[in-house]
Amino acid sequence: MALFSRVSGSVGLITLQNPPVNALSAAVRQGIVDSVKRALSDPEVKSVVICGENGVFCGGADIKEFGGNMSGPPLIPMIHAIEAANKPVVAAIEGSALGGGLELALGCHYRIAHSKARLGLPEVSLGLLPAAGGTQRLPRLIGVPAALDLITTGRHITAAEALQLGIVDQVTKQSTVNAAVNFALNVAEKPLDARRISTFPCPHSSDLDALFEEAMQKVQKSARGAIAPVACVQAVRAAATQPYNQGMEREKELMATLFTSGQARALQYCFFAQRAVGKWRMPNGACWDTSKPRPVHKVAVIGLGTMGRGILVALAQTGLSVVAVETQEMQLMEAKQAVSGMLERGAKRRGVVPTLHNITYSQNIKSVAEVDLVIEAVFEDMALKEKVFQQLSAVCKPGTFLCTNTSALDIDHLASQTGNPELVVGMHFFAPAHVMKLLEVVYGPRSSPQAVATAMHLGKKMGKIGVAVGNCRGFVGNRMLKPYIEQAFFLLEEGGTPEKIDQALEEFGFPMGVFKMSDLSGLDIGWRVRKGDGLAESSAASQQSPRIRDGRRYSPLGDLLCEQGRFGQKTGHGWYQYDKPGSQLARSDPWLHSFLEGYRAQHGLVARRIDQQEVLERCLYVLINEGFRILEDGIASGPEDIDIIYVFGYGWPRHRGGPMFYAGMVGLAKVLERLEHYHQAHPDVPYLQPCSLLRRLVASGSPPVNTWKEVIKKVRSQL
Ligand SMILES: CCCCCC/C=C/CC(=O)SCCNC(=O)CCNC(=O)[C@H](O)C(C)(C)COP(=O)(O)OP(=O)(O)OC[C@H]1O[C@@H](n2cnc3c(N)ncnc32)[C@H](O)[C@@H]1OP(=O)(O)O
Repeated sequence: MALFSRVSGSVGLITLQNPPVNALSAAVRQGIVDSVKRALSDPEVKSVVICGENGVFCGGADIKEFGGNMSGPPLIPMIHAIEAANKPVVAAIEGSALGGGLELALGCHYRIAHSKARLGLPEVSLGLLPAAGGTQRLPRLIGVPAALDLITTGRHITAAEALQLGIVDQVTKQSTVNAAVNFALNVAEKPLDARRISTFPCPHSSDLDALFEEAMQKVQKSARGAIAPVACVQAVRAAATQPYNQGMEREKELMATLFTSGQARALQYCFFAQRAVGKWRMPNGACWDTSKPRPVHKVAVIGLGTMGRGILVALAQTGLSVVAVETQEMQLMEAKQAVSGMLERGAKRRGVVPTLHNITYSQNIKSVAEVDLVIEAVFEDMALKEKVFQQLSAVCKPGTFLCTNTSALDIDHLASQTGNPELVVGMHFFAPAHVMKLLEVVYGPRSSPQAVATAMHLGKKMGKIGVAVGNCRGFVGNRMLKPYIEQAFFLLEEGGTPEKIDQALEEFGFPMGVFKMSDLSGLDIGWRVRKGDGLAESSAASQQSPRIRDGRRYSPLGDLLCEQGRFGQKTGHGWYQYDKPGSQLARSDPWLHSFLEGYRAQHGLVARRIDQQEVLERCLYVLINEGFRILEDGIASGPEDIDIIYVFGYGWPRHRGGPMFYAGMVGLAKVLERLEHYHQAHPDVPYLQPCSLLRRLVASGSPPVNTWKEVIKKVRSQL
């Protein structure tokens, strides 16, 4: 809806009313159309102000409407009518003016923004383009390079930047509506011809072809198969090269393709999934709206290796007071220097003062006695972590939450080392911890809802997307990664190469394939785990066949590389070779290829041609299958949790929505059929055996992903 009123005698005030972000639903559009008509036909009204209720101008089109039949007045004629009005219309921008919200403002003759407002055209992140004239008006207003930047990245900008670019006419720190009304009174009689952006010529640079060529190359490189950024460039090109009306036609044509695309559906699903994971629920029914976090003022980080340093930086940037403990003097000195550098660089980038003074460094664990929450980030070794938790339990004040940054270890076991297991949760950060957005908050059977709520709240403060998950080996992300990596090893045995397998995964949209990722994180990490599990025995010591463990197929390839000291990037050799230890550019390694040939010959394996489809089906469907098992086990409360973990922590291409959404797009019946096929061919690989939840979903007609929770509830209630 939109409310019309007359203020200051002659200003028609139109207030958008659709909490929480005044999205342009059908009712809001109807309200705007009616109010504009009323303002223009009322002789007492000399000028108009459009604002939003509750300090938010407008969060854009109502994304929830995209899935169904769109009704109500369309946006484009509505905005044209505003621009064509013979009375000045001023947008009063508070909070956000995003997407269709900014396009509405661009249709107004003037824009006044509050200093704290954020503006942007984020449609690209929803798989769309600004199709209510945004791609045609913005370049005419601020020039092609700046418009390309905003439209292809979708980034939100501050009011100050909007003023500098010429998007807004004035920025105020006072009441934006009052400022806009005063402004509207002043411009009431002014001519409007020079204020209609659609009539502006598009400012031209000397070499348009080169400019667009460069822009296209840039988006194609970063988009990894996403189609919206490419369409955005094409639409802006139309603004630069064609008259406004033709440009609008091109915008409409490009939008029509995007609007019904699977990518747009996937990205819009991600938008809502990202918000859904904040509404966490534990199997015992405790959830986000009944469990309140406890205030946290002082935090400690224990262990200042790579992960600890990243966590420390992310914490210090929140403004919290942090005690950083590292018992090794040398490591402490190095960490101090590294953390200061990271904080200074981060502050410079964000144009703020570095928060170095928030941190107190210590070598003594007793200095955490007064903190409200501890994040332990020592080496991934259970015995070491046990000892730290015993010490923490003894030195911390009563009620201190004890969190462990582990990627796989048993949270409940660590909790059992303390006097108050209900205060213990896992906080699984992803490297680099000050950059990566994902945080798995892991609750054990004894973790209290308040501990989960507090860790989730702290994560949010640190700028993370927290996903609450249950306690099992590898939690959600790494548990699903295991069968994925295993399949990649098997594909190598059967004739694949790291290059071909990585290429298939990168063409699918991952930033790097499984072998490059493995080289980056270090082959020795998995080797240590496999040794701990008694899997990576050298064949001489082993009683069993080198390719079988407990009756299951096993590939010792990763172990054999580690035995050669090939740990990946850090040693200069892994699945690829690197110019020197620490280099990042992976090059094909002839040694590896002859090693694979020798290995196959030794084990009587005949190499066959493996195509891209098989790589994707085997690696991705097996990972998805484990995702279904995780849902069945109640480790994740819904498919959204898994998808957000994969998109934000494991490089799953966002325009494919995450593994569980992708399974729905492919068709659950097809995923099931291919898993059955591969399991038949490899009966000694249990991960390929389709999970019963997948079978149940297929049997119940493959319902859409947003209804799976209901099916899962039924399945679980029958167990
Ligand atoms: C052929 C068709 C032609 C159509 C032509 C017109 C096309 C226009 C394209 C668009 O305008 S697409 C939309 C562009 N806008 C956005 O992408 C903005 C999305 N929203 C945000 O970025 C944020 O929500 C915010 C506005 C910055 C506010 O952030 P905040 O952290 O304060 O709140 P949230 O938790 O994110 O959101 C609160 C609540 O509101 C829901 N919501 C937000 N924006 C929209 C929206 N545009 N449509 C529908 N719903 C929206 C969000 O889902 C949350 O809901 P919940 O139920 O409370 O979780």
